[in-house]
Amino acid sequence: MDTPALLPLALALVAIPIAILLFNRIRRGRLPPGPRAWPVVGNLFDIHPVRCRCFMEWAGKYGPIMTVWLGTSPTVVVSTSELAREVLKNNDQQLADRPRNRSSERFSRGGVDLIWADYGPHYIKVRKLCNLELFAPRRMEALRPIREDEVTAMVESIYRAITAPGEEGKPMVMRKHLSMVAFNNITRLTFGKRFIDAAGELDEQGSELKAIVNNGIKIGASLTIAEHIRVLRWLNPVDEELYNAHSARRDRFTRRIMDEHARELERHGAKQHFVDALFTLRDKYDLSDDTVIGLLWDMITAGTDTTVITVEWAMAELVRNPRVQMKAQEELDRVIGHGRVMLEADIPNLPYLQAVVKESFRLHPPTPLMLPHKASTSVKIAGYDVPKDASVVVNVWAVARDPGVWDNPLEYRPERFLEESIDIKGSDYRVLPFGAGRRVCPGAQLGISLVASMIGHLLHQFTWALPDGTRPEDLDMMESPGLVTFMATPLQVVAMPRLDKEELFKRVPVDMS
Ligand code: HEM
Repeated sequence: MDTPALLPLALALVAIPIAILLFNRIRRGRLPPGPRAWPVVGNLFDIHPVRCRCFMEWAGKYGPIMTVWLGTSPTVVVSTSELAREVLKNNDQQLADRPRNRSSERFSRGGVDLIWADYGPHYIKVRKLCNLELFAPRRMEALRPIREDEVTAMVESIYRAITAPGEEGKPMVMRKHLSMVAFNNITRLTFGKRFIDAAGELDEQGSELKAIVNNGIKIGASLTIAEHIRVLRWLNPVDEELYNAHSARRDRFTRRIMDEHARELERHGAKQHFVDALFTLRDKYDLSDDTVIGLLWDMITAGTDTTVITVEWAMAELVRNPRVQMKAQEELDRVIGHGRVMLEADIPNLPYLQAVVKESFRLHPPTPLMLPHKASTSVKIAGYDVPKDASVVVNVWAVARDPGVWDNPLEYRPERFLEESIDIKGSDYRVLPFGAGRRVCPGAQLGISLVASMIGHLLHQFTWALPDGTRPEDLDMMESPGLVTFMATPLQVVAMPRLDKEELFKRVPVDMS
């Protein structure tokens, strides 16, 4: 080919990408400001792994609404209560879709569950099912004995650990005891089964469940940078076989449990567990098998770590702040005494404990950036354009530490919730651990009850202290990276029994399966 013939081709090669760039820029409108983005990778390599902290720092530089480029896709991050209201109330419906990566797309079978569903007729249907049926107050009350059983089992396992020969006065790792409550509670609520026996051993089905959860985490974590850069995806196809095998294994496990329940149901009628509820309601709500399985697994995913994380952070604050610990214990002693253990029915009579719970959720929301939302259409927020398909994130961690709306925000002071009545379930935009609006966490009340019961039992039955030689300021209060933020260093504490009678440290089992 001669040079004049090549010229139009060369011009086209330069002009087309420029035209696409210009077209995209015009289509996106006036985006919020943000850190300078590199071509293709955007800000991916500038983001500190603990994103809530990084985004709060950037908000100080670029403002309370900013654009962060995760590869080639814009994410709009808001960091004040005023803007949280704009996102979760004033523009709620337009910003209620979910961005799905290739992994969540496959795990949720294109969003036919609840967590990953876009806002639309399917979402409205399953959300109604959750609000009116699964999380209805009467069902939550009927399942209360399970929660109380598991919290007493936690107390027993701690008591055993700290009174074992040679263990008195030694530090113990808090998380494993908390994880056991959360795991047993959620599997009994969801699948109607306790997979761990009294000695703490997992049965065969329980081991399979854990293996499926861990495999899901492993597959999810194996995604590469290509997830964020559209043009790279075809170079880096997902391993469909891996996903198919995982889904088939998950389906097999769930179907087996559903079959067991179906047989029991014929003999004894439906129980309160979600698996029975979904079985009974599937025709009324026209639910596919994929949706039933997706919903059951959504509960396992969303309802386990969130509780563990909150209680671990709360206990860290309580050992750092002995004044608060003692004040909560005085209240527990006054209301309950030393002759019995706490019950959920005591919670309304324990305002300081409730304030401790709220203050812990404020400073340490376990999902500090909530779950990401996605714009189904372009909207304007604070004069900026949020383009269709952009991800939208509320940094609820930063909102709850904003000195503009909180006095001494970094101080752990539950009294602030007694001085003013402040809701934490989504109606007060200063503290949003469960989100707000259409997509607010449907398990919020359940989560609060379980967390309050766990912290209440821990404080009523034990005194907590830092290991000898550890000063409050030595405690590592950094979050681990990820969608949910565990303490980066698992909390180690020393526990001493407070009640005299040994039988008060025994599990009170309830057979509800
Ligand atoms: C203890 C603490 C918990 C916290 C802090 C928490 C927090 C959250 C947050 C921030 C969201 C996202 C809201 C949004 O996208 O705007 C969410 C969603 C969700 N949570 Fe929770 N959660 C907790 C416990 C639970 C429990 C115990 C369950 C179930 C058993 C549960 C089930 C769900 C589900 C299914 C969704 C998805 C809702 C949707 O997309 O419409 N959560 N949660």
